[in-house]
Amino acid sequence: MIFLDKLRAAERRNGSLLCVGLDPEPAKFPARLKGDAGKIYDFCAAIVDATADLVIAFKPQIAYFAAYRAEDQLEKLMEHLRRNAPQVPVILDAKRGDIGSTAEQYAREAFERYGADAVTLSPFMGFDSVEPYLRHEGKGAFLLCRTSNPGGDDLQAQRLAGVEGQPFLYEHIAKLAQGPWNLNGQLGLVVGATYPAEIERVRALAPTVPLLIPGVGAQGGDAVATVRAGWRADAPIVVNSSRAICYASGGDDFAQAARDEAIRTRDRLEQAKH
Ligand SMILES: O=c1ccn([C@@H]2O[C@H](COP(=O)(O)O)[C@@H](O)[C@H]2O)c(=O)[nH]1
Repeated sequence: MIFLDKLRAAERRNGSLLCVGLDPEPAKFPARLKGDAGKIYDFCAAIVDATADLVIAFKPQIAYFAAYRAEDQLEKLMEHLRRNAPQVPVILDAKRGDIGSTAEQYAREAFERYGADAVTLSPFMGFDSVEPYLRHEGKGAFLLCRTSNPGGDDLQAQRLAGVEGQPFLYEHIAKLAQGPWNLNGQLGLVVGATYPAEIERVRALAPTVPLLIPGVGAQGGDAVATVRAGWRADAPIVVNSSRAICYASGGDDFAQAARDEAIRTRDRLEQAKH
């Protein structure tokens, strides 16, 4: 099934806009796993099993695997997801961006090695750095647009003097994703929950593309304002929370605590639709 159809089906099936982010840090694991990078797969698989019926998507962040030389555990986790939660799309958060020939290899890494349904990309190097991902049939790509960090302003909130209307850079990216860059209809945008006014603006400029919205939970973004700004019945939003769910408890009950926190977050997001 193509990425957007899988996303819509997961939203309907699980009644959820929540994406659980998988950012494994061995130092934060419960006592019996603590500090052991060999247990990254076990930790993440337990979170997946505890929350798979509550989410629209999962988002493993590749840096947390690569930093611990745990790419083999990420491969195993992706297999686990395909076997145990085949209905839930997986967005590999890799934020890649490079010249076309290198982008082709990054695209193979995301879609062939790991089997992700979608990937996050930096649009900074232009369309030829994005196009190789669009050649992978049915796969999705989310372009960084207005990121959740305060420093996002440094570039994304600069005006483009050479473009008609002198839009902010993030506004220009939103228009490109809605229009000329969206060759396969599977492009989306990353917009931080910490900036609901910008989510609203991006949604106005890109009314039909999916939005991946990190920043609720540990970063303090407002879940209700996020849904009101970005959600439309015909345009999915994927609201990510990583640390607040993965580390809801530092004890042996971490998986149950992750489930409880996921239920609370999912319900807050659902209620905000009405
Ligand atoms: O603008 C962005 C883009 C990506 N992220 C990623 O999302 C999660 C957020 O983790 P929390 O623990 O929920 O804060 C993390 O993997 C980031 O790399 C982002 O935060 N903002």
